[in-house]
Amino acid sequence: MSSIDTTLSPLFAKIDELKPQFIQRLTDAVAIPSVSSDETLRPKVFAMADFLKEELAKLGADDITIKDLGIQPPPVSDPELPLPPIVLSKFGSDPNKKTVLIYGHYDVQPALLEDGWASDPFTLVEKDGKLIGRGSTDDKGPVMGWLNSLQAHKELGLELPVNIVFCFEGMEESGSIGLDTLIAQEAKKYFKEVESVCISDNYWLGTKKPVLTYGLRGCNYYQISIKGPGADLHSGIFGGVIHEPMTDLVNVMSKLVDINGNILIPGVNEMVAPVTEKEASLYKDIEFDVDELNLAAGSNTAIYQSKKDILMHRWRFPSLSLHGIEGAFSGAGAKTVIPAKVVGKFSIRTVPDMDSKKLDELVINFCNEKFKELKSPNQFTTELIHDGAYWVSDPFNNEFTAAKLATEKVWGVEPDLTREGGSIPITLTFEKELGANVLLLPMGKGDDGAHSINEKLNTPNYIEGTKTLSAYLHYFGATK
Ligand SMILES: NCC(=O)N[C@@H](Cc1c[nH]cn1)C(=O)O
Ligand SMILES: [Zn+2]
Ligand SMILES: [Zn+2]
Repeated sequence: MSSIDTTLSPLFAKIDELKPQFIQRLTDAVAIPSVSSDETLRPKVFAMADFLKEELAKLGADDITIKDLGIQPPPVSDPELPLPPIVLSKFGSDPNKKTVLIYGHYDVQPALLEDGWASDPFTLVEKDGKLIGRGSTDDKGPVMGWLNSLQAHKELGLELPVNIVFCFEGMEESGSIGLDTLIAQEAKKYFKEVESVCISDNYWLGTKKPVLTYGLRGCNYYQISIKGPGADLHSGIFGGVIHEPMTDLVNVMSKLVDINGNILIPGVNEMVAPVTEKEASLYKDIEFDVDELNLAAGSNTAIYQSKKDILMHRWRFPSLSLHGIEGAFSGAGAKTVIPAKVVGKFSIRTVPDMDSKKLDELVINFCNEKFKELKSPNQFTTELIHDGAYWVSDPFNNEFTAAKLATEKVWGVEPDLTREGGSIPITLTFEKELGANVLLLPMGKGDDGAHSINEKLNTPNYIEGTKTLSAYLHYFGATK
């Protein structure tokens, strides 16, 4: 038995023993509806930061620093809306050990019972081996996983194999506003010793095999606002005699993307890096098929049927999704209203070599042009709400080697190397500002339903995931 194996055996046994406490920790975290995109819930995002602060203190942190980010910039309804703080913390400062920065986010996507959840989204329910609740997999489960690991070390009296610097943010689901600046400011201060970054905030590709992730798409999120009459109107009185904002909006939004997912804005696809032969050959060895996609989607509505096409369109081509319309009638029944002001939301997932600023220009000019063609007298604006860069790295370094060993140790299988269709806006900033390698080490499965109804994290993924994160620290700490 190697010395790491000798250490990991009791550590894993401790993690198994503490399982009820770990589930309670996640239950407490999920109970705080820290939805960053809902201005009315901003106090709950702050409450979640307090919760983390208390947990870190109980675990014996050497330092906890709460960084205030000031007021959220427009577009926002409340001009005084405070940004949630960045929670920084340190465990250990041994100059003979590596220092790993662990990033996670404590905000979540919105969730309402009436969206179709089988149970209250903010009450964690354990059913059929699944921990169901908003944030269970994205990203409260993995964040609690790191805290669980610290607790297991502490209770065993086991020394941490690396120094840890935590960086937890509360705006990831809303563009990570303020975090880029903070990282740049702290690169030579709080983050001075950091030589490696680990993020657990994505998912296995499918449901059977763990993965290590070396790429993410970026995300530019836009809104189109159209304002017409002074108030919502009766469609029997005004229908057919005024220009309706909603009709204009639906018209413009329908020009952005076709039903096969092709982006129709000229110049966007032209920015995408060509597929090389080497890259085209990578897809064949990855375990995934269309059935897994259908299962995760809960429908047979895939545009592509081959593994390679699906993965390429998820990982290395851009996509444009239409998300919603603020101000539109969306209740049950048949209200005969003409909404006075509507705001359409859509985003573009970006990939190498797209230029974010050029993309904004192309999108805004295209929307203006399409609206002009309507010859409507309504007021029209298109603006960027937030953006986050794509990221692709080389998965052959000490971090990925250690993560492979950790995964094999816990799951008994070699992980696939994958990219991810989603975004973690801050990843590239960590890499650039800290000059550090970044590893994405996911905990949950591809069918967890992040951002969807009935989001879940399988209980074994939570517990074995806590072991994987712990083992990673030990294997990485032992690299020369
Ligand atoms: N788990 C990562 C994640 O869900 N990231 C979000 C980030 C985002 C970007 N704009 C809004 N949210 C994602 O949607 O990929
Ligand atoms: Zn998310
Ligand atoms: Zn996330």
